[in-house]
This record gives sequence, structure tokens and C-alpha cells, in this order.
Amino acid sequence: MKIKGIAILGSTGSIGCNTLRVIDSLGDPFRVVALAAKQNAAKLAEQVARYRPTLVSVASESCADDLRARLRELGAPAIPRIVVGEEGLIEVATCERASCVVSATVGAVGLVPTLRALEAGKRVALANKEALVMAGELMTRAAQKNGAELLPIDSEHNALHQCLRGETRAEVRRLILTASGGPFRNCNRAAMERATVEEAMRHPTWNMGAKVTIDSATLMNKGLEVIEAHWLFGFEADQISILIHPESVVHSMIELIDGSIIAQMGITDMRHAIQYALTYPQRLPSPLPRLDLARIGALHFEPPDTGRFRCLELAYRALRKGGTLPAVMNAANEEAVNAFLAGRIRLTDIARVVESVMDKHVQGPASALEKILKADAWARHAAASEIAALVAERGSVAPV
Ligand SMILES: NC(=O)C1=CN([C@@H]2O[C@H](COP(=O)(O)OP(=O)(O)OC[C@H]3O[C@@H](n4cnc5c(N)ncnc54)[C@H](OP(=O)(O)O)[C@@H]3O)[C@@H](O)[C@H]2O)C=CC1
Ligand SMILES: CC(=O)[C@@H](O)[C@H](O)COP(=O)(O)O
Ligand SMILES: [Mn+2]
Repeated sequence: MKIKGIAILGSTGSIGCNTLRVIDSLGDPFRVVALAAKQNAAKLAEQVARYRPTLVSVASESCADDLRARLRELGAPAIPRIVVGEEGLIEVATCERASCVVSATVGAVGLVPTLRALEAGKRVALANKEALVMAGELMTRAAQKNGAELLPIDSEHNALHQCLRGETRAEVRRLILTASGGPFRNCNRAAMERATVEEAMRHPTWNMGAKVTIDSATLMNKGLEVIEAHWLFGFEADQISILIHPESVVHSMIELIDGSIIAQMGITDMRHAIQYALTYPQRLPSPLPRLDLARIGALHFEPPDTGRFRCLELAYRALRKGGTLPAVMNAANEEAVNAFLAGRIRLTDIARVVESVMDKHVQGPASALEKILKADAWARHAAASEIAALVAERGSVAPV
């Protein structure tokens, strides 16, 4: 195999660290050539000392100074070129030595760098679903135009990609995304109103970063994933369904026109999906434990409760209406999740904030980047007002 240079956006996060573990186990010919993070200089310094990328990006000049100091402390033999801010992320995403970019920052900050990687014709292994939700049309167009590959890391989409490999588009009736149901699957509305950050962070099956874990608790994660599936695989909202599956063993399924269902199963470890995206179309051995169905014994499935989990309805609405509405939904959700994590609003306020911002939005086309970024900025401002109003109405915090 030819040497594959890998750039990782979000290397210090959950997906970023798992990507480095996959690269460790694959060995040659995978080389880490560029890394980007925000501010975790301690972890980034360890990664730089170990993998020796030639280019590194952090959020600010003070983080860059911190990183340099830590590298000197670690006795790193060479200090890489350190770039900063959004421009730094873009440099890493378009780094000439990288043929594959793992897009694993969290949230809208990943959009422009990921788009630039596609425009540069790279293979993009995509975890950052928010980018595709915001700008699916632009990203898929950029991939097509520049011969770039967009391979999903998100477990459901990675599963769908595997299921779809042997089928033609006309043979597939619908996509079925599985969802764990999150920590509040069996809780009533009152318990959800009272949910603490600690409870919401207790995901039943996956160990992930904070934002996606809270999205799983509200089921907004599944809503974002419905939109992600639309852009990745070209299915309309009516052809994408959600099925609650508490064990998260079946990562997703496709239903064919003859009624057959094809599922992809595996353990709940993202290294499988990451390895698939790095080595595709080849499959290589993995050191991970095997799925032991006999030990698991039974798998369960149930329909989602759209009454308690309002974010599902909001995401389908955003997908059907299209234009800038998905970007607005995403931005309002990011702001509301941050406010929940900061103890300012309740878990159940997240859907309220998102819906209220979506209702106020005057939608436009999402065919130009500036329009999407403008809608994103508008939605953050609108969400901040909604959050401030909730805080003023209730006093400082949230859960009662
Ligand atoms: N974790 C998982 O198993 C899964 C994650 N995903 C998706 O993957 C993405 C990443 O998730 P996850 O790894 O859990 O997130 P984490 O919160 O664990 O990591 C986020 C990463 O992004 C970096 N980052 C955050 N903000 C910026 C910024 N402004 N500039 C540069 N870098 C930034 C962080 O750097 P720093 O550490 O310095 O703050 C960190 O490296 C999300 O979109 C998520 O939805 C999808 C499926 C599964
Ligand atoms: C691992 C992964 O892909 C996450 O997006 C996961 O799907 C979250 O679990 P939920 O099914 O609870 O949303
Ligand atoms: Mn997922």
C-alpha cells in the first residue's frame, strides 16, 4: 500500500484519540502528518512528541506558546510549524502531505476546514456530522467536483455505507438508523425536566465527547444523523427511519425493495468505523475484541417516542424544509447544549430553544457558504436571547 499521510482535525478528542490508536495498530503505511486541536496543549504535546507531524494547529497564539513550552519540556527533537485559529485548521485540512483528513472537531467550527479538504480532493473521513447538516449541498458538490471521497465515521452511517456496498440505489427501499435511546429512554417527562448534567452524560452504550453525548440524551443526535444520511446516501426524509435499539449492537440497517433487511453489527468501539474509513476499500485485520452475540443473548427494538423527544420532529422538519433551516437548527442546538452543560438551562429547554429559533427563521437557500455562515450567526444570536429569557424567568439555574 502507498504511504497514506493522515491529518486529524480534533486530534485530542474522543474520535481523534481513537484515530491515533487505529493508526498505531495499522502501522505502516499510515503516517500522521498534521494535527489540530483547540486548547488541550498537554495532550497535543504528547501526540506531537510521539507522532512527529510537521504541521500543528491550535486555537490561539497563547495556546501555541503553551504547546511550544510543553514540547521543550518533553524534550521533543523537533518543533513542528504551529499555526492558529480557523486559518490554522484550514492549513491542516489542506496540508499537501495528507491524502486523508479525519474531520473530528466538534460543531460548526469544522465546516470550512472540512469543505476545503474536499475542495482539495482529499479523502475525508467524517465524524463532524454538524458540518454536513449545515452544508450538505456544498460539501457533496465539492466532493463530486474535485474527486474527493467522503467516508462516514459516524457509526450508523459507517454501517449504512457497509450495508449499501452490494446494492444499487433502486434496490433500496429505506434506511433504518438505530438509536440507543440515551439515558432517559425510560424516564417520564418530569424526570427529564429534572435531569442533571451528570445524568445526561451517562450514555448507556458509548463513551464519547460531551456535545454528542448530550445530543444522544435529547435524541437530537439521531435528528442530525437523519440529515447526515440524506446527504451521504441521497435518500429523502420519508425513506429514513429511526429505530430504538438499546444495546447498540446493530449499528444500522437497510431495507430492500423485496423486504430483506441487511444489518451491520459490531461492538461499541469507534475504532472499527475509523479503521474502515482509513483503509476503504480494503479491509485489514483489527485487534479489537469480537462481537459475542451468544453472551449478549437478546437484542431489543422499539419505536422512538417523538412526544418526549421533540428534537426528532424538529430535525425532520429542518430536512424537509431544507435551505438554511438545518444550519439554524444546528447552531441553536450547539448554543443550547453549551447552556445546559454550563448549568444555565434544563435538558428539556434544549428543544424549546431550538424550536423557537427555527420558528423565527426566515429561510433562504443554502447554496453559498456565506449564506450558511450568516444563518448560523443569526441563529446563535437568537438562541442566546432565548436562553437569557429562560434564565431571567427562572433565576440562575436550571434543574429543580
Ligand atoms: N465520540 C464519538 O464516539 C463520536 C463522535 N462523533 C462526532 O465526532 C465529532 C467529535 O466528537 P468527539 O470526538 O466526541 O468530541 P470531543 O469533544 O471529544 O473532541 C472535540 C475535538 O475538537 C477540538 N476542537 C473543539 N473546538 C475546536 C476549535 N474551535 N478549534 C479547533 N479544534 C477544536 C477539541 O480540541 P481540545 O481538546 O483542545 O478542546 C477536540 O480535539 C462530533 O461532531 C461528534 O458528533 C460521531 C460519532 C461518534
Ligand atoms: C457512536 C455514534 O455514532 C454516536 O453518534 C452514537 O450513535 C450515539 O448514540 P445514540 O444512538 O444514543 O445517539
Ligand atoms: Mn452516531
